[in-house]
Amino acid sequence: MQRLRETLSLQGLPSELQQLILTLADCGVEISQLVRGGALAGVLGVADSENVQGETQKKLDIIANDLIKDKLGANPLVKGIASEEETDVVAANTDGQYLVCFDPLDGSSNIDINSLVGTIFSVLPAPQGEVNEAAFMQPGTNQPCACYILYGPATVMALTTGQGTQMYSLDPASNEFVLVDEQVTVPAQTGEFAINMSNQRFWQAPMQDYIADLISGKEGPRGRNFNMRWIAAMVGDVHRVLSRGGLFTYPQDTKNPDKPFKLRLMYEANPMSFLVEQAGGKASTGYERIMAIEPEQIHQRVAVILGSADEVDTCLGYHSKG
Ligand SMILES: O=P(O)(O)OC[C@H]1O[C@](O)(COP(=O)(O)O)[C@@H](O)[C@@H]1O
Ligand SMILES: [Mg+2]
Ligand SMILES: [Mg+2]
Repeated sequence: MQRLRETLSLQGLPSELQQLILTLADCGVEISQLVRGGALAGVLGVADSENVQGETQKKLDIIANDLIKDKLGANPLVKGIASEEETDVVAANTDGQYLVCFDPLDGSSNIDINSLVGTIFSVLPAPQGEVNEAAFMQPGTNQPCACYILYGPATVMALTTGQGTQMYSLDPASNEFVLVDEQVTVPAQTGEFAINMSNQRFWQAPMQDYIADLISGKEGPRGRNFNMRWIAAMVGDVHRVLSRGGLFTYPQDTKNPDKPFKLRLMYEANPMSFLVEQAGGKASTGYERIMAIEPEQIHQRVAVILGSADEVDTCLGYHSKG
């Protein structure tokens, strides 16, 4: 049985990064306990507030955000943070070496139905000088580390430090993460896709055509049947992709003209892309590698197509036509 701290030390990571990852894991352990408590822990339901993106906040969005903010703020290695639930970036410790972007609770609409939710972290190196939005404007390729913690029947953590993707499971007896898969591998081919089908009429032509061909199955141009899954929490859908392959997408749509994309680059798309790529998969907007995007805003949104490499390539083929 190899515990998280042992694996990190075997990977030969800088001790500062090891320390930071243990703090991220610790946040996951505490949020996991709150999620398990459910109604008894008083964490269900909506709060009387909206975040900067105009989304109604759930009580657990705020509780998880405050918990992570406090824990990261208490770690001298953290120079600044950016969160889905914070309007602006927040300065932490002047001498810190890292910036941390996070989605404290991904899949908030699942919390009240006792379904999958998780926390997503992206770590960036802290540049010299002030902590402002500009300091965070680094492409995903700069991430020394990304992880998510999924609060499911078991609490699990997927982690990459650029040496493949590892999966850990939380041991409820010791409250420590234990290594369960030292090299997660996403199969190149798949028969499974994940998309919110209710947005179909709002998609662009390439995605319309791609999905139409998938659902026409054996009789269509793909010559085989595909199955669909949708957890409505990116963290759950990406976990399925890491577990058994698949294609997950949240494409551009015209449902709300002010919001053509749903998922956020800095704390959803980038960390998940890093985890998927390190497991042998691919992650693109349809037109470029997600991790190569030069960000312009902390809350910017992007189209996401990720998962099994061959299937992502097939989908990209529809985008490069004409
Ligand atoms: O409401 P939809 O279209 O199913 O959207 C689900 C998507 O929204 C998200 O829940 C957005 O994340 P938050 O819950 O952190 O706002 C993704 O995890 C998920 O893929
Ligand atoms: Mg989210
Ligand atoms: Mg969230």
